[in-house]
Amino acid sequence: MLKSLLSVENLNAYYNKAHILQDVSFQVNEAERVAILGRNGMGKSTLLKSILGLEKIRRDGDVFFDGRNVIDMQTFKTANLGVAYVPQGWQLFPSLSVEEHIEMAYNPHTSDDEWTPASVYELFPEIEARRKVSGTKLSGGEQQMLAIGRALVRNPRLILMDEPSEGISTFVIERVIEVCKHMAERNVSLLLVEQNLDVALRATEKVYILVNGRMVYEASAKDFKADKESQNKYLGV
Ligand SMILES: Nc1ncnc2c1ncn2[C@@H]1O[C@H](COP(=O)(O)OP(=O)(O)OP(=O)(O)O)[C@@H](O)[C@H]1O
Repeated sequence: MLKSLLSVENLNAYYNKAHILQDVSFQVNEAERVAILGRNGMGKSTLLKSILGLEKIRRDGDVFFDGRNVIDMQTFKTANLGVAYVPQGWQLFPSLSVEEHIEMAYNPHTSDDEWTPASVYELFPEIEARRKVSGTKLSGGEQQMLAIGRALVRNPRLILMDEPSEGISTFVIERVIEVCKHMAERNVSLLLVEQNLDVALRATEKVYILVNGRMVYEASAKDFKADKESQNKYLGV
């Protein structure tokens, strides 16, 4: 039976008086890959940030992670329960090398299939070759690999990934899609925010659509791929 890992129930989120997310509910199961789609400004990034309690967003509702309600929990505590974040624009540090980013994030695990710095370098040899270089001196594609590698070595159970296809080449996009599938095989769930419909449909199994902060649609990626009418209605493609 599918076991729920993340369960968001009637989540509301506000920037000061602006009410951005409105009674949003959805689920991510263990080892499941889920995409949140929607046009610009619909609240996708705010949704990821609200799960972690970033940027002082005011929230109400319930966010259950592995059965615990994290709605009032501090960000670092939720992260320590096993939630990692790959932000839009990567948010790497100019003063830290590739190696330092990875070592600082590494959270050793006891299981045999843990992610280690070595296994991340095996996955992304491009960044291993640049271990001593500042994170922000890398190309866009390499920065994306580093941001994903930094999330993997946390050994999380869920990765929140914001627009990974933005600003990178089609070659790196293909790599990212493969990594998303590989992660789920290793029991890491994915919640992906993505503007690129093709990437979202290939990287995930289930899609939800946000319109003006409300969840208006839910389907398997396979069904949404065939549902051209909804693609046009909600995404204008
Ligand atoms: N820090 C902030 N302070 C105030 N309003 C914000 C802030 N960040 C985002 N917003 C507003 O919240 C709404 C949702 O933005 P959000 O970035 O979540 O949308 P999105 O669907 O991720 O779009 P995009 O793909 O353009 O990032 C928008 O109206 C945006 O202007």
